[in-house]
Amino acid sequence: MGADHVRRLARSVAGARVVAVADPDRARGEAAAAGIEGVRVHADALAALAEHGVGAVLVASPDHAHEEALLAALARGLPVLCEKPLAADARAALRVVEAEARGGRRLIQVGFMRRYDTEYRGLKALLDSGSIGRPLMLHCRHRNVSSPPHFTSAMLISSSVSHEIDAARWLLGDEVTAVTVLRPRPSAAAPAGLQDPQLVLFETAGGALVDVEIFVNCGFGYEVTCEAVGERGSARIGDEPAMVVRTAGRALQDIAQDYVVRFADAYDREVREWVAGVREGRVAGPSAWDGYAAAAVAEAGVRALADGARVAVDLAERPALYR
Ligand SMILES: NC(=O)C1=CN([C@@H]2O[C@H](COP(=O)(O)OP(=O)(O)OC[C@H]3O[C@@H](n4cnc5c(N)ncnc54)[C@H](O)[C@@H]3O)[C@@H](O)[C@H]2O)C=CC1
Ligand SMILES: O=C1[C@@H](O)[C@H](O)[C@@H](O)[C@H](O)[C@H]1O
Repeated sequence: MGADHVRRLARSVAGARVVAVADPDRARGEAAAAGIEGVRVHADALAALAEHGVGAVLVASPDHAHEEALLAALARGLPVLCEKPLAADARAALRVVEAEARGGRRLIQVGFMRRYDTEYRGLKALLDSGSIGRPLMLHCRHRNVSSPPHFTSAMLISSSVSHEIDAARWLLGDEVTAVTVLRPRPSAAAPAGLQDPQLVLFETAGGALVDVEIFVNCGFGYEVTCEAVGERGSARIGDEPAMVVRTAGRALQDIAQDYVVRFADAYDREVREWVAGVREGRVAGPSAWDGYAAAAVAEAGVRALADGARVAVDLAERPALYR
């Protein structure tokens, strides 16, 4: 993801210049920076932050490394676009929120890129218009071809479903208050011990229900769909992104194989809008509070997965900065 963003910042976003790249795996850092003039490659993220000319930071390290980079960027007053999840767990995410709130201004945007996807934006506008009535339910599917080797059963929720948590809060304008997780028999295609797929159910403060099928070793494609059911209609996105070819008695359609393809436009728009905002001295988009709220819901989900019970979400008080 980091290499994709470096390429995006260097090649397709106006108003940004990549001056430093950090990766403890030097070969990966060098590969990400290859062909970009004037970039210095570091093994240490904090050394990259201290590099002369750094005016903003994009964090795409593994989840557990986000907190340290975020706190260092906040200490330097640097705006940050941080890949989701904001931090590895809710407590770490809350520490980041508290540090930003102490500084008294928003510097962090979280990389929940679905808010920048044309279809998701269309669905949000439709729901806000009230034309299908009050939303009652969201039915979501989130399928990956395969999971990376380090993926755990908890990460299906904390990493993958974190997108649906944010999308549901944003689309419905409502907080998730409780989570239940059902466990179908694991797919034989999933690595041994991985609970994949899972069926995750959210209840919201306003009384809506959200169900999410998360299946990260489905083998056949990257699929993200969402159907909103309102009092007077329904709307569904994510089904038909590609051309349909009819030939020899068949209808054929490519299925994207990963998020880099499916959400390419959304990542571009996300980074473009972030850079434009930073140049004007403002940070918008999903906030550190949104990142914390998603982490708190995910934490309840991980407990629900372990206990097989419905778990209430424990949300801290929202600091004034995010009201
Ligand atoms: N918005 C989205 O759709 C997606 C977001 N992500 C998020 O992006 C982040 C990175 O994920 P991937 O690229 O899939 O992981 P990855 O494992 O492919 O790459 C992570 C890179 O970070 C490096 N790294 C490790 N510790 C570091 C540190 N302290 N500072 C700087 N670099 C460090 C590693 O050497 C590796 O090159 C994760 O937080 C993940 O959740 C990942 C995929 C899609
Ligand atoms: O954020 C992402 C990954 O980290 C996660 O592992 C995938 O399941 C998601 O589809 C992708 O968007």
